Amino acid sequence: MVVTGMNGTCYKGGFIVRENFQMCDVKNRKILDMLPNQPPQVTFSCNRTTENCDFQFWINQTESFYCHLNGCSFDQEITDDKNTTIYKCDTIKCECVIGEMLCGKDGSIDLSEWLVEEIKGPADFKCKNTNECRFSEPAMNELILSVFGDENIMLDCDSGECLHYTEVPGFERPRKPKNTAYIILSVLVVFILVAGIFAVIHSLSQDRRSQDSYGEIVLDDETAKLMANHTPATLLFRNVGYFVGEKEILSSIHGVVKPGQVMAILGGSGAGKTSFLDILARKNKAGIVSGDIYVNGRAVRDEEFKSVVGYVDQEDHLLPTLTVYETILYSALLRLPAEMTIDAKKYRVIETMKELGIIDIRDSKIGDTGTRSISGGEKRRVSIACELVTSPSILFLDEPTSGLDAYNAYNVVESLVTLARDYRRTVICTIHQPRSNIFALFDQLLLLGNGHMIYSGEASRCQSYFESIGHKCPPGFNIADYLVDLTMYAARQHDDTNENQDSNSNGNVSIPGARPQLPTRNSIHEIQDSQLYTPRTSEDNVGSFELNNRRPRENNLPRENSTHDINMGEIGDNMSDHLRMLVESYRRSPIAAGVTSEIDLAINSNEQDELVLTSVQESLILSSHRRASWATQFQILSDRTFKNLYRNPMLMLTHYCISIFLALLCGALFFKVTNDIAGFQNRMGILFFMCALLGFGCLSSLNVFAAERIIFVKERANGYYAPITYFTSKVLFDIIPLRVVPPILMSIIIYHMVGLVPGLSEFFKFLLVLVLFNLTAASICLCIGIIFKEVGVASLLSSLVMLFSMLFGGLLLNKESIPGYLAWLKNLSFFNYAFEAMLVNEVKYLQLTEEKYGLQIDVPGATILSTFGFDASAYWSDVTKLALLFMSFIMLSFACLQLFVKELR
Ligand SMILES: Nc1ncnc2c1ncn2[C@@H]1O[C@H](COP(=O)(O)OP(=O)(O)OP(=O)(O)O)[C@@H](O)[C@H]1O
Repeated sequence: MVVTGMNGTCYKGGFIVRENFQMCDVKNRKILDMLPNQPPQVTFSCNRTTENCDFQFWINQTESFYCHLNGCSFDQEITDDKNTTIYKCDTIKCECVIGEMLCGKDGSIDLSEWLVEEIKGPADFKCKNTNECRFSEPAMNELILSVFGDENIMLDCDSGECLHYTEVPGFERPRKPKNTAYIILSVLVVFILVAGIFAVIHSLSQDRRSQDSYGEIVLDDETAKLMANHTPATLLFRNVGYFVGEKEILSSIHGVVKPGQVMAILGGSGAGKTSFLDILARKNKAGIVSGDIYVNGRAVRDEEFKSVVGYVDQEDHLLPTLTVYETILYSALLRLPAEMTIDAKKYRVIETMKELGIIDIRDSKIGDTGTRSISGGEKRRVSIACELVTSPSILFLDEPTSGLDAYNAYNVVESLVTLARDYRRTVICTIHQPRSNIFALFDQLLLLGNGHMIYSGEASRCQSYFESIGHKCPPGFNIADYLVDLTMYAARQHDDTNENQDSNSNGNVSIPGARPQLPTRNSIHEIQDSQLYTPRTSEDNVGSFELNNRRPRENNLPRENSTHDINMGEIGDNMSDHLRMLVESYRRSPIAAGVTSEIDLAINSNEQDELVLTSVQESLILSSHRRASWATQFQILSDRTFKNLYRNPMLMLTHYCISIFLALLCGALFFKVTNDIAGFQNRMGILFFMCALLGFGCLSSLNVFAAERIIFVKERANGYYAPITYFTSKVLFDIIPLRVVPPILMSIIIYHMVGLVPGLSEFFKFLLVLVLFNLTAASICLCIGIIFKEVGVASLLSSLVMLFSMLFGGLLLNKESIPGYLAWLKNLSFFNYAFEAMLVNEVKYLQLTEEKYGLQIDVPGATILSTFGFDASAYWSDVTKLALLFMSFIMLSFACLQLFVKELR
């Protein structure tokens, strides 16, 4: 018998398989006449294993006699129009049921003795077309013939045997459909798909130049409007200080820069130029900033301030795959007023390129380390152009001329000066030892020495000022070089003093009787420095470089300045006497007094104005234009990301090639899986391997963001776009080509080669799971890549996440056998959901047959699934969980990007 629900069926074909039963009505007419209203019936059952049959004769549903037949054989003859079954038994033994009809009931005939003594066999039970049967036994036939005129007992039977449907005689196991055509078709589809993708990419990369033709545009009006339409900004700062931990980086810096002016921040390496520029530009600093910064005499909110300034970093962070023109154009498209037409923006880009002398390299790619690209100086100019193109009210530049030759350095500074003077912009830049012709272009100078302000005021007055305090620039010297060297020398005195003190305390120098040391190259240098940078009166011969070892004179501070003493904070102890002297001299100078009173005046006059300002006017202190909407930002960034992707096709190509190659390899290895236990193992193997392959392939997601992290941070800080638009474009253009296409390619090839369950809906359900799985794995890697800046840490963590997820996937560890207190871990495994869903889709309705010792054991796929701890009804719930995981990690990635990936300098 077959257990209920296990595909049992009632076989009525009449031929015995194991044990069958027949229920027959007797048809002999005379017998029926003799027994009116008492229908005679026969039951006949046989057992193939024991080769026995039982014959029972019933009248009016009461058993009259029964026979037991032994040594039976069973046969079947099938012709075109007949199906005959013949059961033949060697012996038969019958007995009456005493007191029943035919056995003496109510004086009726009694066959008891005759049955026992005469009925010996052989007997046979023969049926034609299932129900036309007859039972024959020689003695019984003789009796029937003599009494009723028939040759034997004629019967009309219904037979039945409970079997598994596969045991029904004539059942043939369905053959797996031949799918060679599908295999060829699927491989062809994949190749056409990939060729199509690359053809599109190739054509896109070919026609960019013609689309971006820019020679003809003349839209002066709009550009002129852009340049004119802004509020000129005077930047005032006082008492600006900066501490990192205990270390004082900047101390009490003051100054004023007006619209139309260029301020140069000068100083030696480590003097604090970049730190100060960052503070002025309101960058997020790691340390503690103090002091006041005003725009037009008013304190302005950060957001308002940042919307009207531009900042050019010391290092260039540009997308290597874009051309010079595209890089500047994207900056313009994202940051120029939304009202401006695209053509006007392009025109502005070209103008800027011409100003900076990079028009000739407009079609060159920015390039990366190791690939031939534009030079470092050209990159510098592209970075400047990205900011200059937006023509901000205040422009900050950190070392804009580093890496440039003298000619180009001059051009760059000249274009900054033009921007400032002609369009009333405020420009502030740090600079390393500018040539004298460049120095002459600056309006304001801020000289820093070891974080202290040595000079802040008009650049043209600095030479006479330093002369007045005994530091006359020797004839023929570049004043900028002289001043920087002076600050370095003054700052070094402090270190030397400390060192000497240290060495004296160690007893290394003043050893009595030791030979005096010969002057070395260093000592010659020191003597020269002391001659050049030691304060002296005007009568001293500052121009001659004799090696006469003169000691610094400290008593020649400009006494006349003392009347201008102003409070600019405490001067720290941590500086040399020389540096202290320079700082003190400046503080007492009329220049410093002028700067301070200018600041005070601006602030005070604004305090007066504030009383009459309405809130509407207040927001117009700095007019900033409306920038590109989120939708436009998304469009521009998508275009840029897509360009970046197809210009650097290696990653995409590798993903596609690996997918196709491995799909073909797996297809060959698992070619046409069988419907047995080994086939089940192979199904599990291929599904699990595909998950593992795609899962680990997603580790490349880590690099997708890591490579651009610094660019994103800088662009975000410079207000190029909202993080949401960057994130969305990045996710879309990374995810569709790299995370959706490869599993589709793999599936198309593998599905038919391996011979997974046929059917269009099954194929699409399989594809859905695989794509969702890949998206989930990629989103997890993206999230880790965003949280952890170090690629090594991120890739280690991602690999561990993959491995642990695999462990709970259901193949390596039986889910039922996980200890209860750890069972929740499987709920975190995205491998678990994907693997279960794919397996359920594949084997839920599959009948597996295992042939052992000549026996065919049928195992339903659902049974094996439950043995492995899978839930055969979990397909859609698994798909939902995968989708939820994907969405959750995408949202978490964005939250982390928004909260943590910020500039902190
Ligand atoms: N976050 C920080 N943590 C510790 N020290 C810092 C930090 N930022 C700046 N400094 C220190 O402050 C000093 C000034 O640095 P800064 O980069 O501003 O100098 P710089 O004048 O721009 O130098 P360079 O011309 O070489 O770029 C340096 O000694 C630097 O080490």
